[in-house]
Amino acid sequence: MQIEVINLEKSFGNTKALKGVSFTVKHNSITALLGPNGAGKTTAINILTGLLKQDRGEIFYDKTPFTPKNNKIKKLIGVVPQHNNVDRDLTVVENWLVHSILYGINKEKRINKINEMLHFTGLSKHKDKKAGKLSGGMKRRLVIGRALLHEPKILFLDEPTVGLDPATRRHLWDFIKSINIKLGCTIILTTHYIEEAETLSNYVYFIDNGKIIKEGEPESLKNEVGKYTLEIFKDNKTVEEYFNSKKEALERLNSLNGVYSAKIREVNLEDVYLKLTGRKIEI
Ligand SMILES: Nc1ncnc2c1ncn2[C@@H]1O[C@H](COP(=O)(O)OP(=O)(O)OP(=O)(O)O)[C@@H](O)[C@H]1O
Repeated sequence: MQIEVINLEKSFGNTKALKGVSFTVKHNSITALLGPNGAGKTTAINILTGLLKQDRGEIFYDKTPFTPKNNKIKKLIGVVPQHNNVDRDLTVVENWLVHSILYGINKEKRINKINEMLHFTGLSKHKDKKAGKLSGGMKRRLVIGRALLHEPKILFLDEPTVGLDPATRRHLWDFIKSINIKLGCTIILTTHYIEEAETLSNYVYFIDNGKIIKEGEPESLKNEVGKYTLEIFKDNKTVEEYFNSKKEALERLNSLNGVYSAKIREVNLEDVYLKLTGRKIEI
C-alpha cells in the first residue's frame, strides 16, 4: 500500500506545526521522517492516521482520498504511538484480546492470531504477565504486536525506540525489519535517532520546523556530503570537514600537526542534516 501526502498544513494557535509538507511512502518500503523534537513528526503521523484533521492538504492511500472518517482505510492501518498506551493491569494476552474485539476479529481467528503474535513478538513466555510488569523493550513489542493483530497493510511507528537502552533498541530494529520482510507490511516511522533512520529505512525525509528540507535514500544522501568526516575539536567546538577518500581526510588530519585533537569517521545522516541546517539533530 502506498501513501501520497500533498501540502499538509496544521497550526495549533500561533504555532505552525506543519507548513506545507508533501511526501510519498512507497509500497513495502520503510520510510523515515527524521528530525529534531518539535519538527512536526507526531503531528504528521496523527493526521495520517486520522487522530487529527489537517487545516489544508490532501492524503491518498493507494489513490483513495483519506479523511478521519474513512474507517475502511483506518482498518488497513496499524498505529504504534510514542508512549506505551497499554493497560498496565491486564496481561499481554488480555491487552491483545481487547484490541481484537475492538477491531472485530472473530472469536476463532482471535485466539489463533494472538498465539501467532506471541510467537512473532517473542512474548510467549510472558503472555500471562501484567503489562505493567514488562521491561521497556517487551512493552514496546506488546504495543507493536497489538498494532499488527488486525493484519494492517501499513504500520506507523512514532519514535519506536525512544527511552530504550542501546541493546534493546538494536533488538527492536531487527524485529521492525522482520515486520517489513516477513509480513510484507509497509512501514512509516518517525525518529530523531540518526542510526535508527540509517539502519531501518530505505527512504528518508528530513523534517525540520514543519517542513521537509531534504529527501532521498540514506546512501545517496550521505554520498552527496562525502565519504569521510574529519571532526576537529577547536575552541570548545567541533568543526566537521568532509572528504571523498580516507587518504584526503588523513592528509588534512596530518596537516593539523597535532595542534587540535581530531578524528576521522564515516559520513552519517547527522552530517547531511548538519550541512543543511548548521545544527545537529540529536541533542
Ligand atoms: N496539541 C498541541 N497543542 C499545541 N501545540 C502543539 C500540539 N501538538 C504539537 N504542538 C506543537 O507543534 C510543533 C510540532 O510538534 P510535534 O509533536 O508534531 O513534533 P515532533 O517532531 O513529533 O516532536 P516530538 O518528537 O518532540 O513529539 C511543536 O512546536 C509542538 O509544540
